[in-house]
Amino acid sequence: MGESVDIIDLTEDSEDEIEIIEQEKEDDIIECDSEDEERSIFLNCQQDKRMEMQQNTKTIDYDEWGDYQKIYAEIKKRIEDDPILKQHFNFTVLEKADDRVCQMQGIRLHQAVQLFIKKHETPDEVSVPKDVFMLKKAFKDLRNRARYTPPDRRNRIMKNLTLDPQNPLPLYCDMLTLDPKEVQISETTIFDYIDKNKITTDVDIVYEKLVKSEEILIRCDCKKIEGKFVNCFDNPNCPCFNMNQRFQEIQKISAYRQENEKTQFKTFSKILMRDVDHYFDTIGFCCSSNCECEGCCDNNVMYTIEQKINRFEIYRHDEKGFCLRTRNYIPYGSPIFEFVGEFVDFESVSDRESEDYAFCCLDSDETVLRNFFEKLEFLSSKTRQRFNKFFDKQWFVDPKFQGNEARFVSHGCQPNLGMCRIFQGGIGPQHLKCIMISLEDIFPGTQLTFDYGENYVTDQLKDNCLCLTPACTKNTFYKELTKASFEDMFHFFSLRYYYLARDYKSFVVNGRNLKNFEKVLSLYMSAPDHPALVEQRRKNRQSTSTCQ
Ligand SMILES: C[S@@+](CC[C@H](N)C(=O)[O-])C[C@H]1O[C@@H](n2cnc3c(N)ncnc32)[C@H](O)[C@@H]1O
Repeated sequence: MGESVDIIDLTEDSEDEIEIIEQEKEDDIIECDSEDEERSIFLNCQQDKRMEMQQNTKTIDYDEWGDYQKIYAEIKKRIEDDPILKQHFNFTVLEKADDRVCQMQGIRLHQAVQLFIKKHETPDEVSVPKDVFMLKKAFKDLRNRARYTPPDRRNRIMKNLTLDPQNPLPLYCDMLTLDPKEVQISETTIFDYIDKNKITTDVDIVYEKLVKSEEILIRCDCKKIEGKFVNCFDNPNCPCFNMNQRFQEIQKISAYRQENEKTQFKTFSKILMRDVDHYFDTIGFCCSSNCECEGCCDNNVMYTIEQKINRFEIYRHDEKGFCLRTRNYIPYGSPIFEFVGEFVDFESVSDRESEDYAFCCLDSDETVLRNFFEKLEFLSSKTRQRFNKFFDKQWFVDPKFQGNEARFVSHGCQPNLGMCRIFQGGIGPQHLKCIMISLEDIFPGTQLTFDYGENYVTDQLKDNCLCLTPACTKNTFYKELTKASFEDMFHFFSLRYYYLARDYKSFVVNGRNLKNFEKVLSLYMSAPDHPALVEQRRKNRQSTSTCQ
């Protein structure tokens, strides 16, 4: 029914639009020469950038642990110097992992393992639940892989790719050679750093009209008080908060989580993704610099991203190409960065061959969101109709040529990052932000990974995934893991947290002597005394005695 209304309702204005598109197509043909010219200018610029990067490449002495401590101190100071962050932002490591996070990762791993079993073995062969100690070897190996430890001498291609001293982003190559002249500057590293999506309005006429419409702007007039946080969240008079609430209504309830709570988007509150398949209905709305509160309020989930609290590094050490790792501790549920690029349609993605980089931010079969816009009573019928047409296409954020650090996040079968969508300042395409959230506590040195999608490993990576995460079938211990029960998986993640948190506290926060680091690691391994394990042992003893 919705579709037939769409066809009948084609207004005069839409016909004008079609005419303009036809005219533009003709213009395109005439302007072919200038396009060639543009392309050649672009290629020359790329070449210049590559030369500049090559010339800037230096071999430097590198002190990983010293760097951690320096960065930790800098971030701590930044938080203490900012009255808002100081009051509201919690940077401390928890004594114990949050059970919900371990459960969620346990579910992920268990699902992946079940999939593996389905593909490769008969259930009878693998259904025996085994004690978590069975996994000790696997655990030790996986844990040591969690953090990348670079060599003492590294080739640094760029000291700061962003050119913004508030947001330093170095680029290293730790492959084979230590001769800076021989470092390969791959094409993929030559891009323009931008920290907001680039909106090119001549892509599509409906989209252009939406972008320029005043009806789609949303801002609040909640008054700002210097040095204080404005309470927009839970304020029924704040239009931004109201919009945030409306988006929450379209979230599905998790099939796995008992609490059944929805994901809330409140500044400094943890963003808890509900289950594995959450991307399409986890959308929020937040205040912006255009509001009277200037976005300095508790309804701005972008706040920590805007404050650029976290530090990252781009590095290369294997065939995956360049990857991204965090230089500081990131608590679970934190908004980390926006996935930034050019906002384009599917045709542009295939024209530019950006399939490996572009992320679909609005899908053409998103009925939930389409219906949501259809019901927005403050929009005129023409604007609603435009939204409807806009949703006929698939839209992407393409960071291949212009983007930020998020373009270096690799695929992970057991990712530590998730993605959700936020509208800020309005509900138009230019207001849409794809933000990446930490799915677990991430310790310094850890590579950041995101699940690229169901068929990515088989179709694009041709089963050659190099993520090394627990749920990856390429993992040597994957088969071993198939013998574990869900409880084991859960304990596996709480134990992993326990060790990583202890290392972090000892060596980064307290700055202890690092020479004996490996020794200490093996000591921890041989003396597991985590409460989860004690509990597991107790249960095992109990079940054995009940059987007798
Ligand atoms: C979005 S890019 C990531 C950045 C890229 N590594 C670079 O150097 O620009 C995606 C590409 O990275 C590589 N990649 C990402 N994750 C991978 C994985 N788990 N295993 C193997 N290759 C991976 C693949 O070549 C993929 O096409």
